[in-house]
Amino acid sequence: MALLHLDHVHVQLGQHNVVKDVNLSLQAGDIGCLLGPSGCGKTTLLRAIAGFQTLTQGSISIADRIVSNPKTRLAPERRGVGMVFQDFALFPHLNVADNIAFGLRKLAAPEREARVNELLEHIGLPGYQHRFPHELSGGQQQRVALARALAPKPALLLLDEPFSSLDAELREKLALEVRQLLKKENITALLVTHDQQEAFAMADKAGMMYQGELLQWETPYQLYHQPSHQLVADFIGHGVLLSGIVNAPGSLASPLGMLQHQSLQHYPAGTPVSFLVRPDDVVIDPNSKLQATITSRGFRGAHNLYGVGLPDGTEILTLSPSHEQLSVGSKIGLRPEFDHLVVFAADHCELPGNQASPLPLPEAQSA
Ligand SMILES: Nc1ncnc2c1ncn2[C@@H]1O[C@H](COP(=O)(O)OP(=O)(O)OP(=O)(O)O)[C@@H](O)[C@H]1O
Repeated sequence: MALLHLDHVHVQLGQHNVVKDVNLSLQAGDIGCLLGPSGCGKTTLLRAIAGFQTLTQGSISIADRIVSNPKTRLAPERRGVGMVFQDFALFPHLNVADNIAFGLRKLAAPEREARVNELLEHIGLPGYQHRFPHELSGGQQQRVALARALAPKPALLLLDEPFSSLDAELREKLALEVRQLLKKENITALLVTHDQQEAFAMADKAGMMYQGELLQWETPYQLYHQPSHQLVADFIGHGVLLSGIVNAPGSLASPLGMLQHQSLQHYPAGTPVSFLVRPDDVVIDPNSKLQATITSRGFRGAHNLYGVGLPDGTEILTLSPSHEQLSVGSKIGLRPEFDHLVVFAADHCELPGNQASPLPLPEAQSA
C-alpha cells in the first residue's frame, strides 16, 4: 500500500509555478529522498505534504486519505506527520527527556518515560535524559530532534536537510544510523537534501527535482546507473556527457574511439547522441592507444579522482588508487570499459558543452 501518494501536484507561490506536476508514491516503511539544486522546489513540496502549503492542482494522500487538493487542506497537526528541520529546533529550556516527550502528553507518565528511554537507546544516547540542548553536540542535538519527531510514531516523517549543519563525516554516519532507526520503527519518511551520499545512504527511492519538476523517481541505483534524463545524468555522481555519432547500428564514433553497445542498436546510422561517462567507465591502461593528459587531481581517500583531457579537447574523469600518484600534465593511456552505456538522443535536452562538470549543476544551466 502506498502510504504517501502525490498525484499531479502543482504549487504556485505568487506568480511562480514552484512545483509542477509532481507524481510520486512511497510504500509504507520506505524512505524517499528528494535531491536537486537550490531553489528547485524541494522545500515547497515538503511543506505542501506537511500541510503548510495549498495546492493549485492535484492531490496528496496519506494512508489512502486525501489530505490536500485545491479545495481542501487538512491541518498539519491532523496529518500524523512528524518533521525534522536543519536547525535542530529543540526547546532550549527543556531537558532531553522533556523535549522527546513533548508530543506524548496523552500518554500516562510511566508509558511516556518508557518511550523516551526506548528512543534514547535507539539514538545511542542512553542516560542523557537530564541534559539540556546546550550541553549536547550538534550531532547529538539532531538525534534528539529526530527522537522527538519519532516519539508519537508518526505515519510519515518529513526531514528537510536534517544533517546539513553537521560536518561531512558525521553526516554520512548519522544518515546510516537514521536509516536503521527508521527501519526499526517502520516509519515512512521523505528526506530533502543537497547531498547525494546522504541520499544514497538513506533512500529506497530517490528523485531529482529541477525547476519544480520531478525528473525521475526510482531507486538510487537506477538514478545513478540508468538516468532517464540528461539533467539527472549530469547532476547525479561525477559524470560527463560526451557527444558521439552512431556510425552503424550498435556502434558509436566518439572522442573515446569506436564504442560498441547493444543500447545503440535502435539508433540509425548518422544519429548524433550524447552518452554518459562516469569515472569508473574508463581505466588507466599504459598499453591503450587512446592517449590523454592529466589536467587535475583530487584526493578522495582510497582513490584519486583525475580530470583527463582527451585528444579532441574534451575532458572526462577517471579514478585510480591513491597510492599510485600521477602528476598533472603527464600523459596516460585510457581504455573505455563500459559495463552499460547510457545514451540520449542529442536533442533530448540541451546542456552546455562537454565539460567535466562535477556537482552541483550550476543554477545558470537551463533545461
Ligand atoms: N513565498 C514565495 N513567493 C514566491 N516565490 C517563492 C516563495 N518562496 C519560495 N519561492 C521560490 O520558490 C522556489 C523554490 O523554493 P524552495 O525553497 O522550495 O526550493 P529548494 O529546492 O528547497 O531550495 P534550497 O535547496 O535552496 O532550500 C525558489 O525559486 C524560491 O525563490
